[in-house]
Amino acid sequence: MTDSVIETKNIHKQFGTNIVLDGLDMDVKKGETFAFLGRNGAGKTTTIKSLMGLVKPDSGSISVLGNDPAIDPIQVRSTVGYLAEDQTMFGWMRVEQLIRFIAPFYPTWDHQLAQQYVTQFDLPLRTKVKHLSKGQTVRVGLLLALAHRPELVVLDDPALGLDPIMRRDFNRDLVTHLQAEGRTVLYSSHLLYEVEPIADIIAILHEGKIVRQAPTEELRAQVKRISIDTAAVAKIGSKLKILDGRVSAGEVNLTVDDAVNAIELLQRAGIEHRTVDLNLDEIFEAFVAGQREIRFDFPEVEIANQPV
Ligand SMILES: Nc1ncnc2c1ncn2[C@@H]1O[C@H](COP(=O)(O)OP(=O)(O)OP(=O)(O)O)[C@@H](O)[C@H]1O
Repeated sequence: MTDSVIETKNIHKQFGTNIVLDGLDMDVKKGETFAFLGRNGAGKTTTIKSLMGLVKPDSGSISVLGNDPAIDPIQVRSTVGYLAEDQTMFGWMRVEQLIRFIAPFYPTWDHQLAQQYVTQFDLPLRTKVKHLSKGQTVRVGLLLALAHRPELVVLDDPALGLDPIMRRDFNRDLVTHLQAEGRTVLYSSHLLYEVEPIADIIAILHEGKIVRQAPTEELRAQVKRISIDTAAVAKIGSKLKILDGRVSAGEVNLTVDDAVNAIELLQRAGIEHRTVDLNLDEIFEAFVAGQREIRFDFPEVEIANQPV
């Protein structure tokens, strides 16, 4: 028995000449809050729509709660709580009508729970959906995604368009309602600091693949910036997993993906170094925009060494 709730293997998807997914492997385990991160246009929504059976990959296999969304999309959609990035709801309905309309689609709909969310999310039942604020719209979407008590919740950039206070409240709600109940959550975002407090696992999507997946704490422990003398790089550089390297004023700032090993190597070799902890935004940037080639002829070295 596998404890994977979502499993994809070698997914490829191309729109015309645009290769969006290029061998995507994803494994989300039961009970995890899995943050799926990538830059704008990285392919997060394409992946999520493939999981929901709304986009057909060119190749590869997908299993969501044991079902193949390409074969049985209805089963997947009725068992997953899905909050789409672009929620197109029935604007002319009042919130209460919308809830009554959606409920029968789900055999496991819990009316009492829906009512509880109405109160907790402070939803105006008599207001027409098209007149709701962005924050209220997201909360209605969340109610619809959760009131059938899905085992898996898939949220595609749910905090998009919310102000910082709304986003904080939204994440708090998420923690209260989902993590407390042990649900599995796939949460896509391009804003790392948003998901940092709630994610168990962080996966970074870049150039069609997950380039790094790890528990949040492991990423913090392993991805660090180390400053060493330029001369020392020749001695040790080839032994490190360098994500980004920049020369500045006679020293090199290396962002490495194996800090524990790197620090040990540097200590053993007696090389002086300084280590800086990175926040998750900086870690993300190193993976998706890191400069892997270190250019020692960088003109700033010369400039920095000039007397002022
Ligand atoms: N139906 C489609 N037809 C053609 N191109 C598409 C289609 N859907 C997505 N794309 C393209 O695929 C790429 C990935 O888009 P996608 O929406 O999956 O990215 P994303 O990571 O969710 O981005 P964002 O964070 O901006 O929402 C983009 O270049 C987009 O233009």
